Amino acid sequence: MQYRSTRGPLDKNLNAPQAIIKGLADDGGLLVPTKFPSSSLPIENLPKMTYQQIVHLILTLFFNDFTPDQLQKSIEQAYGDQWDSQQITPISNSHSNNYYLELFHGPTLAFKDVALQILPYLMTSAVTIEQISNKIIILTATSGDTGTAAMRGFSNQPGTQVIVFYPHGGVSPVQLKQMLGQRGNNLTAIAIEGNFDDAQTEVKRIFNDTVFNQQLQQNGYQFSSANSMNIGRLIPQIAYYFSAYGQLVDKGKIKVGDDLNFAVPTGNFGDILAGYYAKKLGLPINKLICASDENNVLTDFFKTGEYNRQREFYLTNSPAMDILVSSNLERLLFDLADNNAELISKYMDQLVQEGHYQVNSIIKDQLDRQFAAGFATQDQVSQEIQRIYEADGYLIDPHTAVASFVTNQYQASHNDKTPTFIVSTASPYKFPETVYKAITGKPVSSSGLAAIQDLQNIIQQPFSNNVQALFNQSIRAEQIIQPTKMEETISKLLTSTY
Ligand SMILES: N[C@@H](CCOP(=O)(O)O)C(=O)O
Repeated sequence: MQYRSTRGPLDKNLNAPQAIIKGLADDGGLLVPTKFPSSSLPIENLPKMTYQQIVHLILTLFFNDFTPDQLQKSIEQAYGDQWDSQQITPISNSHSNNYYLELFHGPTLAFKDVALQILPYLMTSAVTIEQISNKIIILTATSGDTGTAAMRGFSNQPGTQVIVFYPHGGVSPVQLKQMLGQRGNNLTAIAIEGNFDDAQTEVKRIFNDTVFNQQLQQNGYQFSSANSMNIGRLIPQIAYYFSAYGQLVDKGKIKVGDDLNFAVPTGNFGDILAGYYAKKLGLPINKLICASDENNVLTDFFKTGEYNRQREFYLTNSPAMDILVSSNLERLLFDLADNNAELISKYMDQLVQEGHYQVNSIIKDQLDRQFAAGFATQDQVSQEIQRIYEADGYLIDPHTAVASFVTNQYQASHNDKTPTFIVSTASPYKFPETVYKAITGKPVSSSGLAAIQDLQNIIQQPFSNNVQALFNQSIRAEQIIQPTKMEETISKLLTSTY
């Protein structure tokens, strides 16, 4: 399988290992398959398949430059007993015609683990295949979840070093504790005085700073990414859409071939794009419902076809979704524009120069057919957590609540009776302050671990192993810098390890 940039010519193709190591194309575009696999996956077999078998099928389609043995070993190491559920991404019981796809049973309690438990193994194999002797610097921007999951996945992984930038004051106390508490001799997390977009924009700029990259090369380093801009992050996420479908057939709730909707809490657009790729591989999906918080740039985009980032940035109770520049939308538009890199390049230039772009009517028609979109305010998020807890005794986190709220709104206004999965992207224990207040009506007097304990006292359910493990971490001091100092800080960090 060959990969190309969403913004550049076809003659600069990379194979899968090269694409995974590279992370971001030289022209600033995202790497995508030159030709999307034409084969559909055998959905009738899904109910009998393990999660590991489903991932294997998908990786074999997209990453066929790896040996079957390399893929198999990566899968075995990534999806083992570090998960709190043998099914890896189990589904919850029926809530009316809606189901919850629980993606938070991995070591850092968010959906990012699904890909970031396997990416380090794929990266190591890629480095072997490409005979690279440089140390790989995993440069990562995070609004809370990716950073922790990247640090956990790459912890002590030979030949790699992880540097994470997160917004100071823009992540939850538990997310912060997780980042500052990850153990490993190759991990650094640094706060910036800015928001996630500032961190991601600067990371992308540093990626393509030719002079800086040459200096790094001379000293035996090169960059890669753990964000969803890396195709190695995105492809493994396709698996849980297929797994969810198989589990629902297995429970007798749908028949093979029936349509499903998936409602996805969306920030950087990687998760929902994996759903779109699953649909392209033959999974019967009716609508992908793009759910946003008060940073509702995507809701407006799906309504009008204009992407306009010129708006206020809000820090909300769903911090991982506090994003105004959704990187992976570029991959969707590239696909809907029939791989027209020139057009995508024009849109992305307009976004940088003018702060907005308007897609053409062909793209807009396809968006209307395949997607729905909506957003929830912070108050609506709290009400939704309370509503679900009271109705079903089921605890959801604020990001999942965004998707749950938007799903109800969509179903009421469109009379769509298609069974729907609400994609549950994080454990409620990552956001105990918000969840406690939502279900009790009172603010919790504690924060972080103490708030987790207070929440458990209310719901009286035992902690899973991965939640329990949070109590065993000691944390490092927080380091805070200006976004303009990111490159210099990387340089200093690496110089100290030359
Ligand atoms: N929601 C993310 C932001 C980065 O998104 P990614 O999917 O590109 O890694 C986070 O929690 O860090």
